[in-house]
Amino acid sequence: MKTDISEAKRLDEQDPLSKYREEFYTSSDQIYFDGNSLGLLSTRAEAALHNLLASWKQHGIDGWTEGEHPWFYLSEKLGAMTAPLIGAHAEEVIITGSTTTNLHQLTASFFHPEGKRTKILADELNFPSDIYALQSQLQLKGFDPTDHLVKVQSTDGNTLQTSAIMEAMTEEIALIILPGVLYRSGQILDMETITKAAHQKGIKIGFDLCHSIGAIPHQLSDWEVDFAFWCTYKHLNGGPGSVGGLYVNKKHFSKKPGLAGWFSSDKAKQFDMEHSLSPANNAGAYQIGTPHVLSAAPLLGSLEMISEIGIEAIRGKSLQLTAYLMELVDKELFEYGFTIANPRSDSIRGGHVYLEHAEAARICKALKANGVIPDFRKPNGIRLAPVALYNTYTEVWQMVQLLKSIMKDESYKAYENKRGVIA
Ligand SMILES: Cc1ncc(COP(=O)(O)O)c(C=O)c1O
Ligand SMILES: Nc1ccccc1C(=O)C[C@H](N)C(=O)O
Repeated sequence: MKTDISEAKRLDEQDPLSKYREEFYTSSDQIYFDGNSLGLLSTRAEAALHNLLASWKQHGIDGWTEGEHPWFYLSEKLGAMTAPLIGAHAEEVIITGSTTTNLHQLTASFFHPEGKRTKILADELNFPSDIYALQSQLQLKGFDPTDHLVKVQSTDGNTLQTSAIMEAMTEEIALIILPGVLYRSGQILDMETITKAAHQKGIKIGFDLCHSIGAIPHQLSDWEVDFAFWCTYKHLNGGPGSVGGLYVNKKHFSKKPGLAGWFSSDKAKQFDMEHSLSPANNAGAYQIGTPHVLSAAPLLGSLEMISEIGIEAIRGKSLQLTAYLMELVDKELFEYGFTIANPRSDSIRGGHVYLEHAEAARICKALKANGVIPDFRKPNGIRLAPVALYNTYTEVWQMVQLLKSIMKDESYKAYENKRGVIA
């Protein structure tokens, strides 16, 4: 592969998704590689939000049942739009809550400690919010999280071995929660194999799809995953704090939600105002209260775009972008002490590249000062997400050139090697 800009230009010219970049608010003096933390705004998402605001203006209370997108059915509609991204049936998916509140709901619903089976299995690399939620769920049931939350250990600090996960599935484990894609290294876990092993041992399993949904295809129904949950502000471009989502396999539909509220109800009965709940016979049963309509609205536009393109095409370009980035790092930055710490293989590499460097925090600051937006993750990682919908190969090339010059002239040394508030 050539390392000059002509190769990047050639790849951009051949890119079948290049036209979608025009639908996003990008800036000519900025290269945004942080779509794995917060995706960019598209004009479709913006229009969808304005549209729902207009329905409030026009219909007032009747907006719940009237207008183009009646609010009463919006969570189900967005769930159906999301289902193909994760290989689920429409009724198995609902857009509701947030990653962490959905994890609380699903743990409250699926963690049934009995006899010797009283522990939850997670991993030592997961995002802290998931761990906090599991600790508090254990405490609520009277268990001490220090011995009841078992964490699969990583041998290299970045990835998890399927064999280690399987070995940790003892007779004491009642529930497993793992990420689909790890937030730092971007490793994709073998969700199918892990689910099969869990079920063989009588353990229920759920996945956090924050970093995988919209980045890679899933087949949750075929894999018989019990449940999953995610945010929509990363690869689904729903905006800061956009409403999260969850999936529950239909074999569990007859169950009552652990945390009930009137939006858990069968919609036909909800306004009967009875004091005994008749839960919806679909994933909607795991909703609690009134949907956050305006924070879900942008998803109507962004999911429409993603459905139009299809997750396979998104994954195809994403793999090419990250492969190109890694190849340039290998060839252009080998003398500057970077380690590519994400898995290299296509089958287990998620949507972002993770570079490790002892000076990562201040290298990120130097990149930002020069118009490139990565993010820093403790202890020494630089995450770079070239996103299929709006990033270009030329941007990847430019970013690597900038990184090279920052390293060569040591301009990163002008900054303190400490993280900022967020990254
Ligand atoms: C894996 C993972 N879980 C949970 C969260 C956060 O959850 P919430 O959307 O509830 O803030 C994030 C990112 O913020 C994440 O990356
Ligand atoms: N929700 C946020 C709010 C503020 C700043 C960042 C986030 C993130 O989502 C971080 C992301 N989960 C991560 O993988 O680092």
